[in-house]
Amino acid sequence: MTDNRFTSPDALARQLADDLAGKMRESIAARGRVCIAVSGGSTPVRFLEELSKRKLDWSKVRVTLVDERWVDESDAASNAALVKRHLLQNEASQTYFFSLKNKAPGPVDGFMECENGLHELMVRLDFAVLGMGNDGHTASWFPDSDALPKCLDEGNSAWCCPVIDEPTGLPRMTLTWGLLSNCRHLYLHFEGDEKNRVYAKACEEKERQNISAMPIRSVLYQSQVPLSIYRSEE
Ligand SMILES: O=C1O[C@H](COP(=O)(O)O)[C@@H](O)[C@H](O)[C@H]1O
Repeated sequence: MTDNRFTSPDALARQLADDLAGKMRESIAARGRVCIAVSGGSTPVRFLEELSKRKLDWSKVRVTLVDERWVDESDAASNAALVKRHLLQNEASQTYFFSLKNKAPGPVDGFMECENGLHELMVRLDFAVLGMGNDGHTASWFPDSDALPKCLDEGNSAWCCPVIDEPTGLPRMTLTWGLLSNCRHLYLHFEGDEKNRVYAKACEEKERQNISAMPIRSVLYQSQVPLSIYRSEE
């Protein structure tokens, strides 16, 4: 695990965009394509805008989300709308985007279509940039939620999982550890005092085994995928 600390969110966004773009170019050179998943919420905006300006063969890139709220793109809570607004512009304006949300009335009904689409269109996930909530969730893996065991189960072959008991009451679709554990590299991006305190709590030695209290620990204390943390004080 590498821990990259920054004093400003802007410097972090530029460096994370440079580093991920470098890995994406390598993947394209080696395999002719690259598939990435990015997070929603408020933190990734600057990073997504920086990444959209990096020069690489964006026609060989496929993008999806780590998780999505089951809302239309006209809703302010839509992560797809966020990606379209902040990443699919500049150099990346023509890049293929796979939405985790489909036309089904909810994520349970929409699961099979999402699962099949991920297999068919994302093929293999190379890189994912995760975020972290103040409650220690990452993706839509919420503390002590009904869906959590399925999301984290190594034996669960599904790449996505519906989540209907999350704290804000918005049903969601999330990628699973079953998929993320096969990435080539994971990135964890967070900013600010509060998130740094959450991270310090997640790292407390005596609590490390308590994954369901802080699901971010499942990513921090695994050895399957290299993890790079990008965090800033501000
Ligand atoms: O609900 C979510 O929260 C986390 C963190 O979001 P932030 O707004 O605090 O940056 C995010 O990683 C996840 O993708 C999102 O759906």
